[in-house]
Amino acid sequence: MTHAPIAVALDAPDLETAARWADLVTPHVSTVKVGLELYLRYGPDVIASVRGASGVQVFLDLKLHDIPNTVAGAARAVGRLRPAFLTVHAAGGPAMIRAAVEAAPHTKIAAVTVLTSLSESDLAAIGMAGPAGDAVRRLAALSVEAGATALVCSPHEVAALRAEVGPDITLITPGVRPAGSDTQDQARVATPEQALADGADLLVIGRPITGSPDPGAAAAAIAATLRRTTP
Ligand SMILES: O=c1ccn([C@@H]2O[C@H](COP(=O)(O)O)[C@@H](O)[C@H]2O)c(=O)[nH]1
Repeated sequence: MTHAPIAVALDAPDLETAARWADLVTPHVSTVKVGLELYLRYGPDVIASVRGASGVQVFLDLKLHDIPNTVAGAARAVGRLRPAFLTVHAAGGPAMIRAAVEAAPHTKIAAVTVLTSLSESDLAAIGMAGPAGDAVRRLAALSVEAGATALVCSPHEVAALRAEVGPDITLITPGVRPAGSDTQDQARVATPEQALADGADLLVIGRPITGSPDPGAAAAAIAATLRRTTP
């Protein structure tokens, strides 16, 4: 494992900070993730800035959720930037997911099943009562059927999902916290080692790395833990 299967969430208030974090972590991780905060402030230029000279894989986490025609237009617009992954909300439904898949043929469309910040009581409050795993499986099945080749779920659901979707779908897990670290606003969490052992392909980790005084060292330490625990 040269570069660990980690997408570092560059949730920074400004481009200089994001580019600095990207430079520090790219020797250790496979991917950097651009989310709403950076993209809404800087637009497409942010992708080149964080890709930098290393050419690291970029994950564009915009969580598109609208009618199919609108999502197709948005996916086409950002597909030109050639991100490795682009997120859409699975709850947008099969026609919306298929529209994104068709509009961005060079990008893996990753369907977000149930946000990792939601607990079972949150799910009940939004009319999705029941175990999170049930909703995740339902949304995953319709997403794959609609052509999504990647799924976002929490580490709690990843083993069951892997058993259902097989080896060809990329499973991405946010909600990853090194042992003993603060869970912050994440509700369904596990350690990097556990998420990987349970079948995740890519671990999304933000604040445990970027909140460290030395993000490069924090990324290297998690990467080393994964190397030690991966057969
Ligand atoms: O269900 C989801 C989908 C996306 N995210 C994003 O991942 C990172 C997590 O950051 P941390 O600092 O490690 O909590 C963040 O960018 C979210 O927007 C998610 O957490 N859960």
